[in-house]
Amino acid sequence: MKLVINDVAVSFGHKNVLQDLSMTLESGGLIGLIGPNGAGKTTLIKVITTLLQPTQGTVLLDGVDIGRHPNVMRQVLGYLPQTVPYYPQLSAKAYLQYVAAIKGLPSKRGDQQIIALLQQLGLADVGKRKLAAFSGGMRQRVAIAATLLGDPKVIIVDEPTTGLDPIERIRLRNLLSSLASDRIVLMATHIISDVEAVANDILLLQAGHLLFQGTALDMMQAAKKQVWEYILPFGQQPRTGAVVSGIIQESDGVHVREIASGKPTADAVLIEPHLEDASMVLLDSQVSQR
Ligand SMILES: Nc1ncnc2c1ncn2[C@@H]1O[C@H](COP(=O)(O)OP(=O)(O)OP(=O)(O)O)[C@@H](O)[C@H]1O
Repeated sequence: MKLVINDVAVSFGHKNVLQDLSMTLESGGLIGLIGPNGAGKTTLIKVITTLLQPTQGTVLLDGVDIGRHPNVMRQVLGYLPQTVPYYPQLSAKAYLQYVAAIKGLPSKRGDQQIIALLQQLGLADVGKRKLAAFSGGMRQRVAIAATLLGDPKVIIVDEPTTGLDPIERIRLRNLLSSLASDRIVLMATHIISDVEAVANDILLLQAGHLLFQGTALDMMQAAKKQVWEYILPFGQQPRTGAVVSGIIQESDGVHVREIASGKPTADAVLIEPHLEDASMVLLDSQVSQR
């Protein structure tokens, strides 16, 4: 499957929220969508999920314009929004049966899928319990099961790991990654380590523009020779304006990880960038001006 985004723009009044966005998204590996608050991630997702018509441009799913034919997308879509509906009086199973019916799944097939998904998401023992008794993480897993019902070929998840503990988070990102082998799976997140662990293709948005598309390796390559480490005496802070991606108190002093295009202190040494450093390098235009 292939999703082609062609010169998409979205404006609300005079505010340009997305501008000149062009990209191709394909099945075969998880796509990670990252960017600071307000970058336009959710707006882009709304355009792809046909909840919002772009002000300009087109989105083609396997060659079909989904602006003109939204059902072509809707029939194959599993979408987990940032805020999910919550029905405390329903059991997890009853809620999933309700979603299955809305998705038009025959009840036998729906029930088979519900059993498999409850199992896959570690909810098999609590399927009959009311959602009111669920923790936030358990509720999120039910929402993920609802998203995956009907075996959608395009899966779009907006901040899916919110509220999940580290083990649940890893399980979910692995599940999404395995689903991506023959589906388009797009995951918007603020958690860079999730993207680093499972995304083949990373989209970095800033202020409505696509700043970068490529692999984690490509992104880290872009940050080479811009990440430094140095040690400060205890109690001393990095200088004002320094772009610092990490500070660790060690026995010999304060180890500072700083993004800079030139050597920030006399004893600073270049170190290998992590993906988080790389996103800071790409996002922080101040670095190139220093
Ligand atoms: N309906 C709307 N009317 C006006 N402005 C909007 C509307 N929806 C979004 N925006 C603005 O568009 C910009 C992008 O918002 P969006 O929610 O897409 O960003 P985001 O990258 O998903 O942010 P976050 O990481 O905080 O969820 C923000 O400045 C937001 O205030």
